[in-house]
Amino acid sequence: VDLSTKVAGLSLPNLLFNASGVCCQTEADLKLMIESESGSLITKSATYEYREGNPSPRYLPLPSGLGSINSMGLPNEGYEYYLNFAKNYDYSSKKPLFISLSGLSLADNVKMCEAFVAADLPCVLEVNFSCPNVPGKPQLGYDMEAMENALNVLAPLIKKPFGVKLPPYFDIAHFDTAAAIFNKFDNLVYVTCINSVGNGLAIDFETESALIKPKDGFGGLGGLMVLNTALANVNAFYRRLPTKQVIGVGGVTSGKEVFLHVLAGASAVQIGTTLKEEGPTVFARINKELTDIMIAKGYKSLDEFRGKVKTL
Ligand SMILES: C=Cc1c(C(=O)O)[nH]c(=O)[nH]c1=O
Repeated sequence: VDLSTKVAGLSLPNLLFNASGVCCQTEADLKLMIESESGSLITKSATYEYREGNPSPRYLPLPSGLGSINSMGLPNEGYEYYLNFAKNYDYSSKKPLFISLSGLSLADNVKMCEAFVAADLPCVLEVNFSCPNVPGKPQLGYDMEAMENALNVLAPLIKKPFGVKLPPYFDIAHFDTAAAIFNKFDNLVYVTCINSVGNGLAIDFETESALIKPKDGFGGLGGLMVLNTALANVNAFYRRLPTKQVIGVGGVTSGKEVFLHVLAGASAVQIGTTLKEEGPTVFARINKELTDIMIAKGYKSLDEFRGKVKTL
């Protein structure tokens, strides 16, 4: 079976890669991604300056085994680190490189995009509108007017095909409004759904304490428990963005959830919590599981079932 796919005009040998933020902050992390069986890789969202991020504990898998909670606080090496990585990347390799940018202001996003545009590299830029963990910084993804204003500035500046990372939406009117905005920008060629489900609270029964330190224990939720919200967001935007693609992320623990993301409309699928907990060998495991599922169901390529979820 053929697990290859195309995103933003680039060919991925298989549809799997890391969720931004996991296994991608340092060159050592990114090297592990390059050496893994992933089909691509994306960097940790970059800010203009280096950031330490929030105090630890700031990430934990949940005792239930159903997911994770994180309030990392955008720790990253600063955008020039990732620009340098992108300048030195081997673009003759079979894995395309995606770069995530999450400026703390539109001005910072402009400065970072200008630097990447000036470098004129084959990597794909992704603007993150959905970091839920920077105290005092509301998510742009939940401010439709601000998101449109940002795209009015960034889309013409980036010029080449680019993507955006979105928070989960929960109201049909929000899918409609957000999609109407995205359809105004021809070079916005894909959306990545979903970022973590913002500001959950994990409490330990024995200690009667929040699990993580930042923000009184409030943090983004990931893992199996967000699968059905992720599938809904993938399918909602797949239906509303006929000329664009959707990258699915959220709840992938096995080939089965990858299959469901593709059925919902995903062109590629990212792994976060399960990659964090299992390590980069997860890509070989899940590629094999998806292959076995496709053989069992008689599918030879992803195109045969992408977006083909049935309704009753
Ligand atoms: C970029 C910051 C993000 C973070 C973070 O660095 O806290 N966590 C997430 O779950 N999603 C994000 O987008």
